[in-house]
Amino acid sequence: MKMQAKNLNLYYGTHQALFDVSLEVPENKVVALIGPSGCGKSTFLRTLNRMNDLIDGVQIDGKITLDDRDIYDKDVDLVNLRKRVGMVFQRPNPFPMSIYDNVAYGCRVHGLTDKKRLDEIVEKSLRGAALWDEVKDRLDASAMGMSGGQQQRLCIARVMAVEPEVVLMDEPCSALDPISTMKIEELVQEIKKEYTIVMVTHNMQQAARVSDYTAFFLNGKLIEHDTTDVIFTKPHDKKTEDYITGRFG
Ligand SMILES: Nc1ncnc2c1ncn2[C@@H]1O[C@H](COP(=O)(O)OP(=O)(O)OP(=O)(O)O)[C@@H](O)[C@H]1O
Repeated sequence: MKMQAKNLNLYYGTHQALFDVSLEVPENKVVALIGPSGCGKSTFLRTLNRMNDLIDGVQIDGKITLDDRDIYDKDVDLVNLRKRVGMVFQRPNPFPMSIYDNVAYGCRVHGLTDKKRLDEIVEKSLRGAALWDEVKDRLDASAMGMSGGQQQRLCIARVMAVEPEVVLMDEPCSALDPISTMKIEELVQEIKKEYTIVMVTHNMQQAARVSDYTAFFLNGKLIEHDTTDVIFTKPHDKKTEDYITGRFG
């Protein structure tokens, strides 16, 4: 397993947000996290690269492994962990700098200065994010002038530039129009050959279209996880079935 959560509990102060969650994330697959608002999807996603560490009062017990190593071990280097497990957020968050500098940012932070090498990485990442043809003639233009869908693909290119192993996506299409959404979904299908992807989505059609496995959360508990086909056609738990068929949530 690329990543694995075992008996994970998470508390925001005294409020318990995750209860005994165990989930496996296989390599080069897309795992979708679904469930009604507030059920803990984003909280769980953030435990996978320790983004919750940034929030005051968060306590976690249980275990999360990346290639069989516990990412909550004391000697884990957080910068390196977040390089290996990158994240794309709900709203595109390009930095107020040029398209080129956005993509090169992570590599520069990690100490790369060679212009030729940076050029290669920027082109490869933009191609990988299906954005190269649209922006190749304006790499020096500000990223803030791009459309929302382009900005989100830029954010994906920025993550890919540092060659992560796992990409976490928190509702990456929620701020996008249907065409941009389709492009991101195609992109996810394409990049899973090289990466392992965990994606939170509110959109069940999207989960059904893009994911190999689906995990259904309710009130901080992982009710059921299985192949996407099983979850959407013959779920084992009545609560999953009710949610999938739109009876609640
Ligand atoms: N920073 C925080 N501090 C305190 N409580 C939080 C924090 N973030 C989330 N929570 C609580 O944890 C629970 C799970 O929230 P989370 O955002 O993970 O749910 P979600 O399933 O991703 O919801 P949504 O689909 O609406 O984004 C909720 O009760 C929420 O209020």
